[in-house]
Amino acid sequence: MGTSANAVAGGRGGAPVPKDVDYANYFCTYAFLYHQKEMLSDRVRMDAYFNAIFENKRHFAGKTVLDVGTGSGILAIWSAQAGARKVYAVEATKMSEHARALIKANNLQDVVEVIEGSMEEVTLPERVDVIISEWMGYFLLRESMFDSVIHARDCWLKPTGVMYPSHARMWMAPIRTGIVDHKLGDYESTMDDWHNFVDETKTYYGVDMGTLTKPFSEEQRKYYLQTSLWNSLHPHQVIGTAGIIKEIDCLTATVADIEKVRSNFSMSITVENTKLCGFGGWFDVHFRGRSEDPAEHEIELTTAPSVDYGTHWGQQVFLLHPPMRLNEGDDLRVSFLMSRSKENHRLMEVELGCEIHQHSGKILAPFKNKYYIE
Ligand SMILES: C[S@@+](CC[C@H](N)C(=O)[O-])C[C@H]1O[C@@H](n2cnc3c(N)ncnc32)[C@H](O)[C@@H]1O
Repeated sequence: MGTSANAVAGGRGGAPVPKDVDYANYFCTYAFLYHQKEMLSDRVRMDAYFNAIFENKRHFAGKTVLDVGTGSGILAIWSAQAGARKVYAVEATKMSEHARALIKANNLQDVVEVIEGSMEEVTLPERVDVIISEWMGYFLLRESMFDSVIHARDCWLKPTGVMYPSHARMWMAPIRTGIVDHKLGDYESTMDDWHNFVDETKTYYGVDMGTLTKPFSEEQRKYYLQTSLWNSLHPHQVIGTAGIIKEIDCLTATVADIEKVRSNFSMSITVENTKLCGFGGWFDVHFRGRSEDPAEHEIELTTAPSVDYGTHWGQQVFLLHPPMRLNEGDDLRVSFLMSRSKENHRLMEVELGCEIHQHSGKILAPFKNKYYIE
């Protein structure tokens, strides 16, 4: 547990990495326009935020808004165009300079104030009516940016204020995918290559490397078999009902609620004679306002498998080695734990246990796998 004065705030689960390391590993990519453009080109994401703001102008007109992690400034610009009286646009990286230029070019410099700095260190002159932020990482919580939004909310949101988005959910479903065989093949050929290397090193250089076979195999297993994969799943690859892992109310959630996500849920196979190759994870967020001050038009942003409406988040795939033959009506009872990596609080580790209750009544031997979201 890092307590160094130079450590980043939040991330109490995994060790907070020093600020300069966090900048090098995490923030620096956001300082590039090409990265911001990738997010700005995600139509599903853009439409959801655009509609959430402009179909709920009442929440913005004449109000004060804080945009946590403004990036290019897009959400701050829309908030101002929707009639906000004042928008504080906080950005940790030098992207703040591009945001400032963009805001001026759109003639909104009298409403939007860009503040370069980390949200945890910034002081605002007043509390705000709305906090808006696009903080979601892969499988919702990778990047741990929601910690910064929680911090902003606790320091700067008025007691009557609203969060945009207001709610978030994590989902998981059983899937089939050909990648499972490729990854096992890649791992096996890497190990074949290693064994040749050990033989040759002994023959030509007189050193036996065999003692490193186990750690090499563990390293490669982690890389090929245990690291979750970004994938754009087709809905046909989902072979059962999806289970909700976690629901988050952005107005009340605490860092303690999200630094460890523990959940038990069930999923049912809905396809006859199929192959369970792993699990797909995704999230959605909702813009509902708050119960005393609800949105006029509730908007949903979903990253579920879709033919036409894929997002840059895609889905996270957790492969199962070896895959299992299952049938319609089989029940998967999952115990799920996601925690932050000990080395870097922005990365995640997942323990996924599963007991399968077959339609016939037979219960298969349970399995428990460890995965890394890197
Ligand atoms: C996912 S991007 C979203 C950018 C922009 N709001 C958008 O929707 O296109 C997140 C941005 O938040 C910034 N950010 C993350 N954590 C922050 C923090 N604690 N303080 C200030 N900015 C932060 C990042 O540098 C990045 O530009």
